[in-house]
Amino acid sequence: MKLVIDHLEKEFKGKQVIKDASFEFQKGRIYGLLGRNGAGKTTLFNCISKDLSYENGSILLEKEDKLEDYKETDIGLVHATPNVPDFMTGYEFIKFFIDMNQHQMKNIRTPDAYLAKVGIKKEDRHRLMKEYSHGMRNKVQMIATMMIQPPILLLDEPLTSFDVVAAHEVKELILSMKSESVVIFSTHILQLAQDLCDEIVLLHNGELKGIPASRIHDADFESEIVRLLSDEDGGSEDDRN
Ligand SMILES: Nc1ncnc2c1ncn2[C@@H]1O[C@H](COP(=O)(O)OP(=O)(O)OP(=O)(O)O)[C@@H](O)[C@H]1O
Repeated sequence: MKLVIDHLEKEFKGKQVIKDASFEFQKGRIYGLLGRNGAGKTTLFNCISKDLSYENGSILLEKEDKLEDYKETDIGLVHATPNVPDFMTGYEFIKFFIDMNQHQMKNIRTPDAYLAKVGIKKEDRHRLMKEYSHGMRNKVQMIATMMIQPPILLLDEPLTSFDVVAAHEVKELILSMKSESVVIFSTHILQLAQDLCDEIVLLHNGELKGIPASRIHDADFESEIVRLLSDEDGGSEDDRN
């Protein structure tokens, strides 16, 4: 299975953010999406998840050599800012998520088992999520998305709010997803991309460009990425204001 992005174009009010992006993301590999602030990484994820429409190009799944459209439920998107209901406890939310999605889940476990997997302690599981820290909310959002094992898993800047132990657990969780899913995560942490990825993809000047896996551990990798992302064609700074 592959996620095939072909000549994608996306603009906001006449400003073209994604210009002519093409790339094939394969199942069984973890991709790290790198780009400057405002390069369009979140926008790309929102186009893939169908939360945003786009002007030109296509995003399709290739299964058994056939390109086809996919359902929104095929995509698991974990946002950088956690979006979980304040009025539920972590336990209630995970239980509700299991009830809603059990038809597409394999090896269903108990809410406690899922919450334990991301290190939500027993004494916190029955507290309202409005009292959770940012990192705890992020963990609940992440496990809720990952336990469904969606064919395409998109993680927008994961791990940034996690403590070292949780970051290690979540890295293991991401690695465990790759045999069944296409996994793409955006990050500004080059070390994380080097640790976890099979391939790095740059989103720069509106286009996607793969960096060969064999280059990831080269001594001059960081300076090469900096050089590639420094080459501007009109500026990629966030200029919403
Ligand atoms: N709803 C919107 N309306 C107008 N412009 C937008 C909107 N969303 C994003 N943009 C613009 O699109 C560009 C890409 O934004 P996006 O959030 O996708 O970048 P990013 O690569 O995720 O950035 P960062 O690394 O800083 O999180 C920016 O110039 C931003 O100002």
